[in-house]
Amino acid sequence: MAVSYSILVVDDNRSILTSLQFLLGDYFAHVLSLSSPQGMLALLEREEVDVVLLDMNFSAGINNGNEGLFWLQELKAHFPNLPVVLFTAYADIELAVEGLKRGAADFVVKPWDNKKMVQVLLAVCGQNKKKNDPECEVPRTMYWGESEAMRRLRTLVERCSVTHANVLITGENGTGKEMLAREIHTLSPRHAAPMVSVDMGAITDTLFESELFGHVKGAFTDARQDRVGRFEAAHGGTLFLDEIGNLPLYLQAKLLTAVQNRQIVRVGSNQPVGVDIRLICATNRDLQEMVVRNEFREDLLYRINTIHLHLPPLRERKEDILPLAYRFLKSYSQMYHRRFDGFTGEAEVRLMAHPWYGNIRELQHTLERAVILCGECENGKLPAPVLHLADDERRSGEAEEQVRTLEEMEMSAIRQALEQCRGNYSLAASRLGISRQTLYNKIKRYGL
Ligand SMILES: Nc1ncnc2c1ncn2[C@@H]1O[C@H](COP(=O)(O)OP(=O)(O)OP(=O)(O)O)[C@@H](O)[C@H]1O
Repeated sequence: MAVSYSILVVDDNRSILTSLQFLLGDYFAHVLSLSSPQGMLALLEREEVDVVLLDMNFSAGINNGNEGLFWLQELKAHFPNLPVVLFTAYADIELAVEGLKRGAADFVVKPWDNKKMVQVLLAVCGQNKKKNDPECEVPRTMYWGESEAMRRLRTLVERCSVTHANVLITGENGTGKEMLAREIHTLSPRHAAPMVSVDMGAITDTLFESELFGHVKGAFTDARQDRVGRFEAAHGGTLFLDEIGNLPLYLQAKLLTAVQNRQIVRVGSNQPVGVDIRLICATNRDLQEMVVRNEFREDLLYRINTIHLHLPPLRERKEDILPLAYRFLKSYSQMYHRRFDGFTGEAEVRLMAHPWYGNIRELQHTLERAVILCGECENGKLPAPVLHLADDERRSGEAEEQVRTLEEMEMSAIRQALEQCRGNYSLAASRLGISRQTLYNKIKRYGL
């Protein structure tokens, strides 16, 4: 099924142009091609094009990519909003980085993988459209769903949002903890002030105090001027501390003092500053169990969990899978100019049967990938095979013995471990031979 995007391919190899005409014709409404960049600017003045796939080498014998960089610069000077994907046979990371620095949207290396190339080109078009058209976004509004657990949660949220009580949100990765925190902030009397988010798992121990409490000029070598910390930045609004369970024990004491006294002291100063914040914390870990193991301070836990909200995993609210899948299908179809209005019966069955250990995030990524990669389909219904659920990948990997990239193998190993350990991160990490934090970072990076 072709989308309504247009692409211009510029490459001096005519057989490459011919094969790309065939391949891209299934995905783009118009595929224009040029065997030399000379006429490129004039053609772009005449034709509406959404992305250019630009070879890096044109003159026979010269293959240092300089011509590609020259033409990239020309394109950016004349059409600054037109995304350019570089196409090179010389897999040179330095050249790729140089091209990206000069404004290329992405890079495809020859010999190319058909699926990956299509994915890159359509994603670049979609992102560009999103950037230039604020209406075109995956909805950021929370879908509450029909399950009993979510109904109860909603009632609790409506009651506690209007207060200033501290809230602790628990739930597996990808269940929507950050989205729920934003919902609470929006419903609260503080909604006109900012909600400031801090990923406690990503803050280094040395930067903890300066990030959270700020610093004054000269407090340490790099402190060239006064800097406001996240507590002060959230004054009047909400401070959202994500991954609170990852905060080392010795820093928990500093956080507790600030939360208890509702005041902070900037690094290098001795002047306390009062802060008016509503605190929302989130974690996928069992803090009560961490208290028992002396890994989390009990007094801090009781400070932050005045109200405790738990988001159930998607596999425990199966009635929400299809409505969520339809929402994502609709928004990604709009974003990538596809005409899907539903799923085939088999696809629905597969969506319902999958365990979704990566929860709503996994569902969302699965549908984005499927919408991008699906070619022809019956009556606008997305078919089951393009869903690429974890078990399919393993089966097709075994059957076809394809060569895969290290990243793909890593992703598939992580999925497999999570499946076998039924979503237990600690167990999966120990089976994979990596720390829980490393596993967590990889899950986030790959959107699993
Ligand atoms: N109820 C929902 N309705 C619609 N989209 C949702 C919902 N919950 C989550 N999402 C989407 O799923 C993705 C993951 O959500 P979010 O980042 O809030 O999860 P999380 O639990 O905070 O994840 P993590 O533990 O990995 O930080 C986001 O893209 C979000 O927009």
